[in-house]
Amino acid sequence: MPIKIPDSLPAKEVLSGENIFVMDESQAFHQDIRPLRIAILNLMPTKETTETQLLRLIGNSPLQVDVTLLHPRSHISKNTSAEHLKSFYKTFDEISHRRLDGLIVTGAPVEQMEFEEVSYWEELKEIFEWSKDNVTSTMHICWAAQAGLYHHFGVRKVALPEKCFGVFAHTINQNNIKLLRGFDEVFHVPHSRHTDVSREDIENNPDLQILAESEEAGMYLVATNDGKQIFVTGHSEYDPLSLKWEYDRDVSRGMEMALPKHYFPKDDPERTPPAVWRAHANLLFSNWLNYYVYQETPYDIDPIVY
Ligand SMILES: CC(=O)SCCNC(=O)CCNC(=O)[C@H](O)C(C)(C)COP(=O)(O)OP(=O)(O)OC[C@H]1O[C@@H](n2cnc3c(N)ncnc32)[C@H](O)[C@@H]1OP(=O)(O)O
Ligand SMILES: N[C@@H](CCO)C(=O)O
Repeated sequence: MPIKIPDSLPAKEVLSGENIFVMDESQAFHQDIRPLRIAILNLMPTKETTETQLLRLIGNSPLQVDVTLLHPRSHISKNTSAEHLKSFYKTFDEISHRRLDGLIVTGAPVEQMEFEEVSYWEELKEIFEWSKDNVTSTMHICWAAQAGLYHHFGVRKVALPEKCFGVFAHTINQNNIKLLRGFDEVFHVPHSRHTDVSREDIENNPDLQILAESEEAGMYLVATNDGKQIFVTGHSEYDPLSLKWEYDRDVSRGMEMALPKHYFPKDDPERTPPAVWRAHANLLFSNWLNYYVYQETPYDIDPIVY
């Protein structure tokens, strides 16, 4: 949350120069507060796990958040029960008449398919188009980041020679970016993917900025200049044992799997990995909610119906 101080206090200039959010009295006087309307489009097969992970991060904020869970109506889920979806989820057509303050689109284990082979691709394209005019800011995670960059900007997806799998050190590329406020100079994030996005396509697009990256894992945070679209290539929301679960799953299927990098103590899969990305994950989500959603969204969000 911003600190509210008198307009003329000298500290205001110092803190503003350090990328600390300072709101002067005149701005604060005009701020109205209402719960934020956030939807999570959950494309993961393991929906209950992902719900919990994302709600944990969204919940760590002083803002009231009204959450709607969405699943694609054009895909019949094998791994999440119809009963769970019926009880807790809606589909896009049920909510598209109302605007959203924020939308989160999750990853999905479909990165090795062409986008057009994904059963809900047409529906997702419709949601992406709708989001441009009806959502204040959209956060795309992992495969959704690849899908969003491809749909909105024609950024190509690129196969990696080996799975990017582990917990990697990252650094920030630019100062004075609101999404990066309070970040350490080096922070850690899990990645788990077989594909990447084309750096060349992103660098050649004047609407996109690479905000943070990793020497080993590549680009991590990409955003449009106006902050309306955020693309996150890693999984800050993952639980401490998510990578272990994926590793054990693949080994038990007889796959030749390299250990997740920088994860198990002394690279011993019998030892418990420590979560070293939790503080970063909380900061990423609270910065997004505060600066890209709450501070930007209009108080009267719904279109006026005549
Ligand atoms: C790159 C990223 O975004 S990483 C995020 C993705 N990571 C994860 O999902 C990790 C957890 N998932 C998993 O471990 C596995 O997907 C499992 C264990 C749940 C299931 O794997 P499998 O048994 O090999 O495959 P299964 O045939 O059940 O299909 C897996 C999922 O792939 C997706 N999928 C497969 N084919 C398609 C398709 N043509 N169109 C859309 N989705 C598809 C679906 O999400 C499907 O699950 P769902 O129907 O419950 O939504
Ligand atoms: N995180 C994913 C990668 C596949 O999309 C998994 O290992 O299940």
